[in-house]
This record gives sequence, structure tokens and C-alpha cells, in this order.
Amino acid sequence: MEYTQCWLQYKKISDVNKLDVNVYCGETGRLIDRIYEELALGFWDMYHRKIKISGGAANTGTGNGIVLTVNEKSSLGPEGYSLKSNRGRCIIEADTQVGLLYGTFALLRNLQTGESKAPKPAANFDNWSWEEEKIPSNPLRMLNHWDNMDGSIERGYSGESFFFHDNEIIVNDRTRAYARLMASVGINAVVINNVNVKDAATELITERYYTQLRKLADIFESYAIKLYLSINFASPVELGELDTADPLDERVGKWWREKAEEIWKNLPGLGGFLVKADSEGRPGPYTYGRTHSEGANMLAEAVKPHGGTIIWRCFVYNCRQDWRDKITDRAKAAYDNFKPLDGTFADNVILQIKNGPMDFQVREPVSPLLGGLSKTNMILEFQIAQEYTGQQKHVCFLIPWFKEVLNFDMYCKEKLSTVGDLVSGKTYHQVKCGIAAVANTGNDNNWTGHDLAAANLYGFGRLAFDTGLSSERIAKEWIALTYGFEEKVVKNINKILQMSWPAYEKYTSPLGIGWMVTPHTHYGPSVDGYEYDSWGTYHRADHFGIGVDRSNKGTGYCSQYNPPLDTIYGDKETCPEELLLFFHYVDYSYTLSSGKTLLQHIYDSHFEGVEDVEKMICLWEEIKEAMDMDSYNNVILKLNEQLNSAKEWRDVINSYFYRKTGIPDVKGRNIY
Ligand SMILES: CO[C@H]1[C@H](O)[C@@H](O)[C@H](O)O[C@@H]1C(=O)O
Repeated sequence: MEYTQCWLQYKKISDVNKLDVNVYCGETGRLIDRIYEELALGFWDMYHRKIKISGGAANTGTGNGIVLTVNEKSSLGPEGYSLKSNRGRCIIEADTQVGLLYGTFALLRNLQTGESKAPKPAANFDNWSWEEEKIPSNPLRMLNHWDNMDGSIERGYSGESFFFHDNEIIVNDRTRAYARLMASVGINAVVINNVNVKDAATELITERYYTQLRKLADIFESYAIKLYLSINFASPVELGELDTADPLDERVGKWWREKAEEIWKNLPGLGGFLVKADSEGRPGPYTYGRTHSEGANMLAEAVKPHGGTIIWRCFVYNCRQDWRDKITDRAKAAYDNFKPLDGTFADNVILQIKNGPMDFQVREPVSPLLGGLSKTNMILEFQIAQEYTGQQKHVCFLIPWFKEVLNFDMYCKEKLSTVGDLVSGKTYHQVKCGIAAVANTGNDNNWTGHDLAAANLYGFGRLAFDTGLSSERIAKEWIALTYGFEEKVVKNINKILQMSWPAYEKYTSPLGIGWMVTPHTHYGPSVDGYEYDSWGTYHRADHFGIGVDRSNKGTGYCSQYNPPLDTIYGDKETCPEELLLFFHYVDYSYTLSSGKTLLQHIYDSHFEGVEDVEKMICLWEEIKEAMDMDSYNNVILKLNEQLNSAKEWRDVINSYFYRKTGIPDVKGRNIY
């Protein structure tokens, strides 16, 4: 089995000092074993030094070395750590062993990357001084895999599943390598199966799979990661035991209580369930005329005695909206369905809310539901699988986008009202909250298809752990850990990453309109694809203009935002331009702040987007000499595909608008 270690390569730094590094630790257990293994590997690979373990709580030593101590009174919480290194004596302190594990990964990372501006490794551990204290920003830092049990992955762009094959669960060295990678960036919860739970996946909560799940959960636990499962709301029916899944039918409640008993007996550390209900054809409480809180709370009651949590997705909308209906608005759906239920969910239910009201487009406003719930546990859902952002054939570093979302003020309170505050529990003091992302991994040997897509995996974990990190810091860390410390390499790859999301936005769909992708596959342009599909999602372009009127004269979506956002979005003149067409129908001749017409802006940005990809290619070519051939080739091949695809986007979009309007490009460029 071939696979890379991604950012955990521990590249050689120096071997000036060959003495063993003493490690003092009074703790024992599996997490501590993981810590020793990691230190041994890291110090050997980076410095050619062995570690010498001295146990014994009292014997923390006074000399050089690494001291790991659990101090329950240090107020670092269940997962925080403090790391202090002063010329060869490094103390990692935490309230728990989990904190020590994170502190250890931080030590190894910091030794390689140093300060933020230009990553610089510590040439000699014995001279190294460093201080940091971290408590994770978010209690839950979760990955959602959309892996199917036949081995396919819904919206997967990196090969097949490494969890499932032929309806069996795979547990092998790669499972462990995966857990280690995730723990190194602070992921503490993983859902291994697709939210669309069908066929064999419905049986994950039966005897058929417990033995393998137990083995998997065990490996995860040894890296402080909790296993979660997606479940089928209609399990009692689909497993053939009842004729209803009505949450208020006592037989259903009883079925789930007994099921939970059985599940937790077999999987004692299980975190709980993720549920996609009444969404895109999946069963849910609406089938029985019940509300989402009635559905979620019934499950919550069943799992509560076992410490389980129900994560309930808010991706509920009418996916068959008629094109003539200009009032039904998919963007409004999550808020309409869930806002009235605020305060009715059990305390072990968490609502999982996509970052935008639509579906992971390259640009969307932040979901108003995030600013609408104050008495409900929430978790934010991002997607690092690049379903709508180039499918890991295009480089599209999403961390700057995620930063914008997290920093966005929802105006739901005087203070502490950004999305980051809300989902971390700062605003309303929830403890069950955090951030999840749809994973971008598969069994390709680099894990993520495009080598540069690993930056999103790494970046998501780092950002969920420490929301304050800048996207620049995250990118540079990842580059240094993956490609080494050479200045030019770090500089060029960082440039590529930072320009990639804006570039993607420029050559695809303009000003927040989204969706101009090929229906269902979601790769490549098809301007009217969804406009004329029965799975309707509309941009409403005609000969005069384009955009969806979501002001109060249109669908009224903007009024789901707290003031002043509702009026800012509701007026063309104050609406941020990058979202103009999301909120308004605008004439092609409308003048933007740049002085250009809307149409000219569309033309220009599509030409610019392609030029940006050309620049990215030059930046990559410039560092060819410093790269090994495999790394170089993986990315250059993908960049060439990206360039072709960007040109296709440019030409398809520009000629669409040229032909709709008959107005030529003022710069006279070639538009078909
Ligand atoms: C898992 O299904 C996905 C579906 O493939 C995807 O196209 C859409 O983005 O979102 C759904 C969801 O989030 O549930």
C-alpha cells in the first residue's frame, strides 16, 4: 500500500547534536504511546537524534529534554496545552493526555516552521526557545466523509474510499496513518460514511459491522478522535423491523432506545449520529407530519444515556422548484425550516448548518440561520471536497474564504457575534458546537488527488483548532512541512494558494450568482444547465440583465438577516458587489464601483481569471529545480488542466453574455 505522509514528513533539519533527547513523563496509556512514537520519529528524521524515555511522575528531571506533565489545575481545558521551551528544556503541560498529544504535535510543527513570516526550522533543539498556549477555539472539529460502502465517494475526487470496499469496512495501516494525520491538526471527530445512507450503510448499526467498526474506533480513539456514523432516519423500516419511522410512535422510540443500547454496548466510545433528513429524497420526520425537533429529539433521547450526540443537518429545501415560481427560494429554506424551532431541540442535539444558504458555491452570503438561532447548539459545515470549486483538478485554496465566513458579523448581539464566535460557543455559551467539513480525501496515494488540495485538509484542521490563525500562516506552515523550507518555494506556492480562490471566482460564475456548472457532475460550465433542469436553481438571465431579486420586492430572503444586514443586502447600492447578483436582478448596463458596466466586469473578470491561472503556472515552473519530479509533475499536470478548463469557462460565459446582449467587449478581445 502506497501513500504519502502529507505534512508529517519531518524533513531533515540538521544533525549537529547526536545526543539522545530525554523525555520525561509520568503518564502511561495509548495516547502517551502515540506521543512517544511521534517524538521518536520526529526527532530522528529531523535531527538524527533518538529519544530516551524516563517515566515516573515525580521524576520530571531538571536537565535538558522534553517534560510532559498533566496538571489538572492548569485551566487549559480538556484539549488545551501549554508549550514552553527554553534552550533545550521544553515543558508541555496540559490538563489531560489529549492536551499533551496536541502539544507534542505543536512542538514538532513549530520546530519545523518557526515564526510566521518566513518559516524557518530550529537548527538546534538545544538552543530553541518558544512559548505558546492554546485552547482549541472549537469544541468539535469534525470531518464528514461522504464515503459509500461500495467504495465510491459522493463528490470524491481523490480515488476510492479507504474506509470501505465492497460493502466491507477496511481497517489497516492506512486507517492509522489517517488518524495520525487528522490528530496532528486537531481533528477530534470523524463521520466515516456518507450522509445519504442507503443499502449496506443502513446496516452499519447492526451486528454485521460492529466488529470492524470497533477496530476502527479503537484506532481513532488512540489518537483522541471520536467515531460518528451517519444514519438513515427510516432505519426501523428499512431494516425490516417496523412499518413506520414516525418519531412520535412509541414503537419507534423504543426501537431506537434498544438499538442505541446495542450499538453502545458494541461501540462504547461512539460519538453519536449525523442525520440528513427530509433532504434530497432522504426520509425524515416530514413524511409523518412531524417537525425536525420531534425527529431529532426522539433520537437524542435514545442516545442520551450513552453520552451520544445527534448532529442534525439543516440542508432541507425543495429541490424541485418550478421555474415559474419566483417566490419559493432555496436560499430561504434552512432558515424557514429551522428558525421557528429555535429552543425546541434537546441539549444533545446539534444543528449542522452549511456556510451558505445554497450549496458550497465559490461565493455565497453567510447562512442567515447562523445569526438566527440563539437557543440551539450549532455546528458550521464547510466543504473541502471541491465539489463546486474545481473538484481537486483546480487549485482552490479555501482557507481565505473560510476566514471571511468565520469573521463575518451576524449582528445578533452587541458583541461576540461573528460566525466564529457563534459556532465556538462564545456568543451563547453552548458547549456542543464547532466546525465540520466535508472531507476531500480518498485512497489516492497523496490522499487528496491534487497535491495542493492537501492544504485545504491541513488548513481546515488548523483553522478549526485555532480560528485566529491567518490564512497566510496556515499556508506557509503547510508548504514548509510538505515541500521544505526554501524561501522561494514557500513564497511561490503561497502566492499560488492565495490567488487561487479569487481566480476561480473570476473565471467561473460572476458576482455571487453561482451554479453555472454542468448539472449533477458540477464540473465545467453550463450557463443554463440548472436554469432548465428540473432540479431548478435559477440565475434569471435575460436580454436586459441577470440576478435573483432577493430583496423585499423579490423573494424577501434578505429580511432573514439581522439589521443592518437586511437593508444593506436589500439595496443594490449598498449590497457588497461580490454578492450583487445573489441579491438583485441587475441590468447589464448598471455601473459598478469600478466605473465599469456589469457586462464589462463579467468580460474582464473572465479574461483576468485565465491570466491568473497562467501566472500560477509560471510561479510553479519557477520552482521546478527545487522540487522532486513527482511533486512537480502532479501539480503541473493539474495546472494545465485547470488552464484549459478556465479558458473553457471564460469562453462559454463570455459568449453567452455577448450573444444575450449583443454588446461587444470594449477592449475588442476575442469573444465567440
Ligand atoms: C451528500 O449529498 C450532497 C450532494 O451530493 C451534493 O451535490 C450537494 O452539494 O449536497 C448534498 C448534501 O450536502 O447532502
